[in-house]
Amino acid sequence: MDFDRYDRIRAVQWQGDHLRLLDQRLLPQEERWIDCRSAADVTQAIKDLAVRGAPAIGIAAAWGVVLAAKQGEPLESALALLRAARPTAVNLMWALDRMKARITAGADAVALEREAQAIQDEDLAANRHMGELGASLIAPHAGVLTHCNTGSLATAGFGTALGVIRAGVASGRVEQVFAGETRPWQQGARLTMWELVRDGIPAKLIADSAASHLMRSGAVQWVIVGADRIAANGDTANKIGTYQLAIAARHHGVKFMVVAPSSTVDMATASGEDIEIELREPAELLAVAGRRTVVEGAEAWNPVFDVTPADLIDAIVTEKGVIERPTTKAMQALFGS
Ligand SMILES: CSC[C@@H](O)[C@@H](O)C(=O)COP(=O)(O)O
Repeated sequence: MDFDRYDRIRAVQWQGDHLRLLDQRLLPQEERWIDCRSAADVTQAIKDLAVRGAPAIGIAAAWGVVLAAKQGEPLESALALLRAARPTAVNLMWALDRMKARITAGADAVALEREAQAIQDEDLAANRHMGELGASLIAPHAGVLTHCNTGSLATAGFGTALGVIRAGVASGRVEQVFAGETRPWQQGARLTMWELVRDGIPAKLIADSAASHLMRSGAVQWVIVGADRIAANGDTANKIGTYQLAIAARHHGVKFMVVAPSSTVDMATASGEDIEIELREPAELLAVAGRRTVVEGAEAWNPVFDVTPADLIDAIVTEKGVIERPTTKAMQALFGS
């Protein structure tokens, strides 16, 4: 596949002595970059969603460890600080464990820099491979619905679910893309539509609440999403709203695909019951674009992920292979226990 046909957005860029992040809170209105010079800067950028998406969070955190090493900061406290930035995406813990193993083995700042670069490069390669694996499951001329943003912005490049969509468009299997807005942060409206329009991919935004109506119309054959953590039995945590899409998909005979690198698989977590779901500030729901829209005194509940049970998932696509109708046994066969 000709990967160069697609936008080469690189939202996480190592500059040799600092980390540049494309501020995802401001897109698509403004393309502003943030310079991180310490592990604390990177931690803040992850907490504030300036950098977001499970793989991108892990990559940024690895560079945060490199910054700490270069500045002679205590590495144990840098690891702890970064680890606590967000709870649900296991790629964060996975990347930090990988950096920690190198530290324990006596790696210096140069060796840590090489490790962070390897984490970033491997993610891009995984995404390209998953794109082809996932697209091969889709029959020609399909319509697909995606949720949140899983593209170049959320990864080292190309994307997970959006990578499958890109590969599907390139191979003529995907004809029309629908993207849900993804309230309250609007990752679908602000970020996925930005990526799709830049690529010239036929895409229509829908309100999150239009998904079942869309499925009933027959316009989509697949729902394709990413993941923040996949438990050992295949239960999958992803952006809030994913679970209701999976229920609606099964009801309407629409297939449901999860696309994620093996760094998102957490075989130490038996099922979705054990995944911590991040709760964010009610204020994120009570305002739109910084402007209060709900009466003063109103309360809100703002979980930002949910868990889709494995039995609602038709395929989990990773760079190691595809699991159809996931079970613990099939997961163990591919990822070990
Ligand atoms: C390739 S990104 C996969 C997931 O991380 C994505 O679907 C998602 O839920 C992102 O949530 P976010 O809160 O924007 O970090």
